[in-house]
Amino acid sequence: MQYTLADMIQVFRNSRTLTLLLLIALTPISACTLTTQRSAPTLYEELGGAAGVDTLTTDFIRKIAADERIKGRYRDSDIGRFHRMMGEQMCLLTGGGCTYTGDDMLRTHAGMKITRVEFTAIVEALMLAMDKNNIPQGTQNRLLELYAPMHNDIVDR
Ligand code: HEM
Repeated sequence: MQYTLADMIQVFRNSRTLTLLLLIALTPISACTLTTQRSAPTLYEELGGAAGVDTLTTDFIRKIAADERIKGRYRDSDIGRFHRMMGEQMCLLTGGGCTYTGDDMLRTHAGMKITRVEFTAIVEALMLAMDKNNIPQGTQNRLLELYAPMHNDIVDR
C-alpha cells in the first residue's frame, strides 16, 4: 500500500499527539513519584532528627532509672557514654547517617546474664519514653522492629 504525503503527515501528527498525550499522562505520575521520594521522611526525621533522638534517649534513660527491674544494672556505668552510644546507635538504625562508635551488642552485654524480663523492661522503658514524646504508634512500631532482632545477642536466659 502506498502512502500519500497527506497520510504521512497524518501519521506524524498522530504520533506527535500520542507522544504529547503520553507526556501529559506520565508527567503527574513522575512528578508525584519524585515528590513522594523527596518528601518521604526517614524514621530518624519522624523521631525529630538529632534533637528528637536526644530527647527520646534522655527520657529512655529516665524511664530505666525509674524501673526497679533494671536500674541496678547501670549503677557502675558511665551514663553519659551510655546516652551518647544509644543516640548514635538510634541515629544509625533509623537512617540518620551517624557513625556508631560503641561496642557491638553481643560484646557489650556478654556475661551480664540478661534475662527476658530485663529485655522486656528495656523495651517498655523505650515505649514509655516514646509515649511521653507523643511519637505516633506507627513510628513507635517501626523503631521497636529495629531493636527486636538484638534480643538474641543480648538475652542470655
Ligand atoms: C534492645 C535492647 C538494648 C539495646 C539496644 C542496648 C544498647 C546498649 C548500648 C548501645 C550500650 C552502650 C555500649 C557501649 O558503651 O559501647 C549498652 C550498654 C549497656 N547495656 Fe544495653 N541495650 C539493650 C538491652 C539491655 C538490657 C536488657 C540490659 C539489662 C537490663 C542492658 C544493660 C546494659 C548495661 C548495664 C550497659 C552499660 C555497660 C557499661 O557500663 O559498660 N542493655 N546497651
